[in-house]
Amino acid sequence: MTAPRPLRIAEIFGPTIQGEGALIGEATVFIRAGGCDYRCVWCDSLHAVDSAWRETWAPMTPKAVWDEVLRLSGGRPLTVSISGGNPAIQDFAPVIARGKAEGYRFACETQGSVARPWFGDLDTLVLSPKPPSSKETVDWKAFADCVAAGAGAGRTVMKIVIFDAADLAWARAAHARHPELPLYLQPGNPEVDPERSVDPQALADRMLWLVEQTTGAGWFVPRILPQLHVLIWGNRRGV
Ligand SMILES: C[S@@+](CC[C@H](N)C(=O)[O-])C[C@H]1O[C@@H](n2cnc3c(N)ncnc32)[C@H](O)[C@@H]1O
Ligand SMILES: Nc1nc2[nH]cc(C(=O)O)c2c(=O)[nH]1
Ligand code: SF4
Ligand SMILES: [Mg+2]
Repeated sequence: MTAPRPLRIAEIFGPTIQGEGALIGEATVFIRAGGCDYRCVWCDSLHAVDSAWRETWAPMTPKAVWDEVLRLSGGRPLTVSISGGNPAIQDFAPVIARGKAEGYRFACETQGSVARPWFGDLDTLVLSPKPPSSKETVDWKAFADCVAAGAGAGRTVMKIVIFDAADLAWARAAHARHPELPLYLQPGNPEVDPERSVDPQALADRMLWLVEQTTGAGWFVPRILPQLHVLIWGNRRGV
């Protein structure tokens, strides 16, 4: 029997709080997978996307990944969020199986370009299709496949980053395609260089603009949240 290919892991960190979307504020350990099939112009996690960072991604067995989550959490069950990069280009089923057996809960953040059977094992599947400002293009058939793969999950939600009016109009159309998915919007952070500090007032201004444009247009569907971790820690990695 050949050993399964190791996972490529950019970082495992926490416990911190989930800073975005449906699980905001919840104690979380993050597993950040290395590698992505997209390259959004405003990606805040390029160290897990750009192949220039490939040498920093550790090959780890599911057991080694799980041992690190156990170490960080002190063996006390919490929510583990699998993000990236796009974690769906790898097989996280063995990690999820181990963790669930020990009472941990699992969430996954993915753009919805690649469907995986293990989406159905998650407590929360966060699908984050990319609006025009990202310069990526959504394959809605692949996205629907992801929704279907997540049918067994506790819940599936949609989270969309908004930079401008075109993104907001696009988000309305995305919601019309998948009205069954609870919708979360978050303002985009234009300054993602970890060496540079964020401007909290500029982020608040973007949040205010988004709230006004959404409620002002009589669109009361989405929940609108800032990236809480960015307000607290700026662009620092590993938090
Ligand atoms: C870094 S991605 C990793 C998971 C997956 N590749 C995805 O995009 O959903 C995690 C979340 O961060 C969001 N994100 C990335 N860059 C951002 C930025 N500059 N401002 C706000 N949110 C951002 C993504 O849209 C996604 O919802
Ligand atoms: N605290 C915290 N919350 C997050 N929510 C989504 C994140 C991500 O990069 O996937 C993230 C992250 O990196 N840190
Ligand atoms: S899909 Fe996610 S990880 Fe990949 S480039 Fe876009 S924001 Fe970054
Ligand atoms: Mg992030």
